[in-house]
Amino acid sequence: MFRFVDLSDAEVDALEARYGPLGASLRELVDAAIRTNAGDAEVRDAVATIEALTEKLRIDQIEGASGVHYNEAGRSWSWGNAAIGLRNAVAPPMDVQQSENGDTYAEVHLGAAYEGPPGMVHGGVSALLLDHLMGVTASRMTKVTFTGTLTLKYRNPLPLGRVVLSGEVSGEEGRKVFVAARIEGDQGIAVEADGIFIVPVWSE
Ligand SMILES: CCCCCCCCCC(=O)SCCNC(=O)CCNC(=O)[C@H](O)C(C)(C)COP(=O)(O)OP(=O)(O)OC[C@H]1O[C@@H](n2cnc3c(N)ncnc32)[C@H](O)[C@@H]1OP(=O)(O)O
Repeated sequence: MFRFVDLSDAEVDALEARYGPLGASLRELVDAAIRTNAGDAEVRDAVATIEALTEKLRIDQIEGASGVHYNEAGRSWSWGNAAIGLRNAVAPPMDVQQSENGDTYAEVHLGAAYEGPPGMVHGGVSALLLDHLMGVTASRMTKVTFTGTLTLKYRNPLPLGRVVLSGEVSGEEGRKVFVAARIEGDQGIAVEADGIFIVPVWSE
């Protein structure tokens, strides 16, 4: 499930430089599609153009999903990931920072594509981003952890726009890692999360 790839960091950088702008353009396209008031002819023309582009990208495709890769230097990348995937237009993408003590932090701009209640972030999107950040927190990027239980308290609506996530390990017990996290917007904490992450037996 985690695939070793014989690529240097410089080669991975080059691939990111190739495909990163594609993901960024697609995010712009998603936003434009949601917010456009263009008329019949323009939209028909846009659909034809997008279909032509899709065909162009289908020329050479991998089997199945993108997967999680790592190289000899210990760098790991998952370009299709729903929360952080550089090449995935569905992902904001979130960039999780980890401090030396293992605490995590991310700042994300959530636009029209992440709406649930009017003008507010969809609760499932908050859950997605928290789950990922908490998974990174639990793993400390040194071990494999899976979400076992995620408990969310939606305390306040979260307006679309800039949001901040933070998390830390709150305890460990055998193969269980407990993580606390939260997501806040300009009006303070919107969602609080507690998670139990499990180190699978096969990874020990
Ligand atoms: C490095 C890159 C970092 C990337 C971060 C990515 C973040 C993304 C996070 C995800 O989305 S992960 C995907 C969603 N989660 C899953 O798909 C997990 C599916 N479930 C499983 O694979 C297994 O059920 C699991 C690995 C979680 C546990 O299976 P085990 O067979 O290892 O558990 P086992 O029954 O041996 O129990 C071990 C301990 O964990 C406890 N446990 C097991 N399942 C639990 C659960 N679901 N919730 C809470 N605790 C749980 C269990 O009670 C026990 O506690 P004790 O040691 O105290 O007895």
